[in-house]
Amino acid sequence: MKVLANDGISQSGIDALEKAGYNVSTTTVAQEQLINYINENDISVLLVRSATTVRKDLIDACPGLKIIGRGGVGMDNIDVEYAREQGRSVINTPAASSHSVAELVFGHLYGLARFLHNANREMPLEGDSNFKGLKKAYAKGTELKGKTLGVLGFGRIGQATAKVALGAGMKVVAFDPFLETANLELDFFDGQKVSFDIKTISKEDVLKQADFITLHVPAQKEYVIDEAEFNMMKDGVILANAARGGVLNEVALVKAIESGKVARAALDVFEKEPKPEMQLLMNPALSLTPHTGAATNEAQDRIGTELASQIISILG
Ligand SMILES: O=C(O)[C@H](O)COP(=O)(O)O
Repeated sequence: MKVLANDGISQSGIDALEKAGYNVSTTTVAQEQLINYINENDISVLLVRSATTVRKDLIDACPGLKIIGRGGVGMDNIDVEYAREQGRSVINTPAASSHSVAELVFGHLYGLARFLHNANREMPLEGDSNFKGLKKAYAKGTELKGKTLGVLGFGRIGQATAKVALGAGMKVVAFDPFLETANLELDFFDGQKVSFDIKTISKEDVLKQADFITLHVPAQKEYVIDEAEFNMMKDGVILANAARGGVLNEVALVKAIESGKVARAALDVFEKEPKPEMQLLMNPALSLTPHTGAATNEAQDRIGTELASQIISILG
């Protein structure tokens, strides 16, 4: 049986599938040529990440497609319900990348707290005077230890991020409309475990209490953070969005930065991907990454092998 991993798959995933007798192609087929390619090459399994979309037209036009697999968490690029109604299996890997996303968020937060995103690229091209100027300009960093992290969306990734925060000595407050309490177990290198119970609170309280805010909610119709939510935040808050572009109003974010409400922010996802708005790209208060939350070797290995084992258990 043939598998097309249109947005790529780890070597470990390919090895597991080939061992079970599957033929795996990692050719990237352009979206508009995908239907023809799938039909002409007898593809039974289509694997995607977030770049390729799998909508009703493709599902209808490719009756031989048995499995649609999302290597990752968010399935907003797939018409999941429709595909299932048509008898296709739709799978994803919800737990594989949580820790990688959490670490990226913390990379951004630590960087923003100490202006690393700007200091790196401004180091003294113009000699000593620039060095001294930068030292002064970036003298007012902040520590994360002892501060409060607000987590909006307390599923797997929100909880993984909270665990990193607890390990860093932060207080965690969280909001999730579907969860009242969560037990977080921190694993230490020597095998010790420490567990924390966190009761979720209202979104408003999270926004009011947090010094740092991170978003871990799925794609949805309405903004989760818009002007009203920015107004509730502490002055000088630092914010990160590694969830989905459309959950945060980018125009309202730029305004909140200009007013001083938001000191600095990190964006890994954008309302317009893969071409974010120029006013974001040029903004010195923003630390930016190109949707790389899950882009670690470890997460990609877990994603590949989890997809392979699900495919093998469905199709044999
Ligand atoms: O939903 C996800 O898993 C993340 O947004 C990662 O997206 P990617 O697979 O395109 O890296």
